[in-house]
Amino acid sequence: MDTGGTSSHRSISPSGRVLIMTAVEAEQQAVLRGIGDSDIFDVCLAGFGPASAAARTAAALSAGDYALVISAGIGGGFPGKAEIGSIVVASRMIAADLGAETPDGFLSVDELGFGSSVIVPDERIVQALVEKMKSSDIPVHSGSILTVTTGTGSAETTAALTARCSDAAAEGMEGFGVATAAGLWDIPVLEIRTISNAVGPRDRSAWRMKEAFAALEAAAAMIRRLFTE
Ligand SMILES: O=C(O)c1cccc(C(=O)CC[C@H]2O[C@@H](n3cnc4c(=O)[nH]cnc43)[C@H](O)[C@@H]2O)c1
Repeated sequence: MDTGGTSSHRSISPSGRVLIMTAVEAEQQAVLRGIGDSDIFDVCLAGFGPASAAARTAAALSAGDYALVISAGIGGGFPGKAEIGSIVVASRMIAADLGAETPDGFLSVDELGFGSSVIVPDERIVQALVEKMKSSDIPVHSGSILTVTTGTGSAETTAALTARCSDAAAEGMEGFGVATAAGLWDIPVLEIRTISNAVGPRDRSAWRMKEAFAALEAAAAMIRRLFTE
């Protein structure tokens, strides 16, 4: 993939296909509505959580020739960082609860010496996408997107995550799995979350699916424009 310049990034070569992974069908349908009839995108189901996402992304990458992989879906927004209905583009994708608990606190996979919990998407592509999205009337933010294996549902866990990662803007459950598979193929990866709920004490009645899916459709349309116009 030619990553091109920063402001006028139009960088997928004609043969460069883009794989978009969503957890569930409702997200897949929103993305498909946004990308329309463009034929450079495949939108596949990752399933729920990072293990399924890694396995299914690896299977898709085995079957096709891709220049870019995108983990896309709805997510929780950290209060003060990403409001409901907004878009977050990951500057870092972090496996936030992969590690070990000790009497003195959490040890990350990095601290344990078993690898890295952080995958950094190509900054030029992130910036190009953020700039493109700023042209819409949907608020867009860039920051760390945390991948968790248990959706956060308490003030205590929210505080622990923000202490561990001060620039956390959103959380989801698949991004790090998708990125791990993309890394095995040495393919660039992005993560985009549109915010359905605030990270914090779980209140399912406060989730705003309609707004999040509308934002996801709009985000997918802007992804299409960035890579095809
Ligand atoms: O209940 C529904 O109507 C419904 C419809 C479509 C999707 C869902 C999901 O729950 C999607 C799960 C998916 O969303 C991500 N997500 C959303 N909010 C959070 C969160 O606060 N913390 C972590 N993950 C979140 C996650 O990636 C799930 O895979 C429901």
